[in-house]
Amino acid sequence: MAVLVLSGAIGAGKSSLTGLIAERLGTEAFYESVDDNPVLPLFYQDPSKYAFLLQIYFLNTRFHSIKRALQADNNVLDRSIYEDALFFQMNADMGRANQTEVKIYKDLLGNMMEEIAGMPKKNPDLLIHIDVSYETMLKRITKRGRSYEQVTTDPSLVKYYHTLLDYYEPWYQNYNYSPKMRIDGDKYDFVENPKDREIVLGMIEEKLREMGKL
Ligand SMILES: Nc1ncnc2c1ncn2[C@@H]1O[C@H](COP(=O)(O)OP(=O)(O)O)[C@@H](O)[C@H]1O
Ligand SMILES: Nc1nc2c(ncn2[C@H]2C[C@H](O)[C@@H](COP(=O)(O)O)O2)c(=O)[nH]1
Repeated sequence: MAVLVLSGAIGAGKSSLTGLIAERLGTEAFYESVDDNPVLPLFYQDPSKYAFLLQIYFLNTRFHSIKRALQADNNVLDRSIYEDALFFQMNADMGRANQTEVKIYKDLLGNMMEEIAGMPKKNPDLLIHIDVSYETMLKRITKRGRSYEQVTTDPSLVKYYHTLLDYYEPWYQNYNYSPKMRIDGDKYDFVENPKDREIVLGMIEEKLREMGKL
């Protein structure tokens, strides 16, 4: 079997699809710590003060997860270390990190990636990227209901979410750690519609079969 990593914007459906894949393929699911993340609500209150600290928190947990996931060949991660720099670069570009923080971050990430490159299994087997439009992203963020993520609580998040989506396309194009595939998260309601769920899981299984991993 394989190590799968999911990617996509906030609310794209990564955790939901991770659970469905784990159930279907009998793999272990790795979820990011969100509700027990002590820095996340602070970041949304004061992004400039907490952008660096939050990134170090996520980077550390993502490093831990990918190391564990790559040790066994039957895992699925709802977001991975490969997306970490996307978030920090965006926040740094928005002026939420200073040059020293950017340098420390890049050095630390570089060290961690070297560690991963030295492991017996160096890369995931497949990246599954969920594309969503701004409208879908917002609908799902509203549905999930975390107060600090709501644009009604903080209207400046409208720009933040649009900018995040803009950073994803080049990130996906440049991602080259493994084969990759895209799922249209606007088209397929794999959470509430069983037919759509079958189509999406079928596409993933087909890709794995093509790769000789299923
Ligand atoms: N394809 C989908 N169709 C309908 N609802 C979805 C879909 N994907 C996710 N959701 C809902 O949107 C919210 C966010 O999904 P989640 O899986 O937590 O996203 P992510 O992990 O990418 O942030 C949840 O309430 C989930 O039930
Ligand atoms: N500044 C950063 N924020 C991040 C990062 N990874 C996730 N997040 C935020 C975005 C959401 O509010 C929340 C959970 O993300 P989901 O996509 O799982 O809903 O955490 C990051 O690296 N930097």
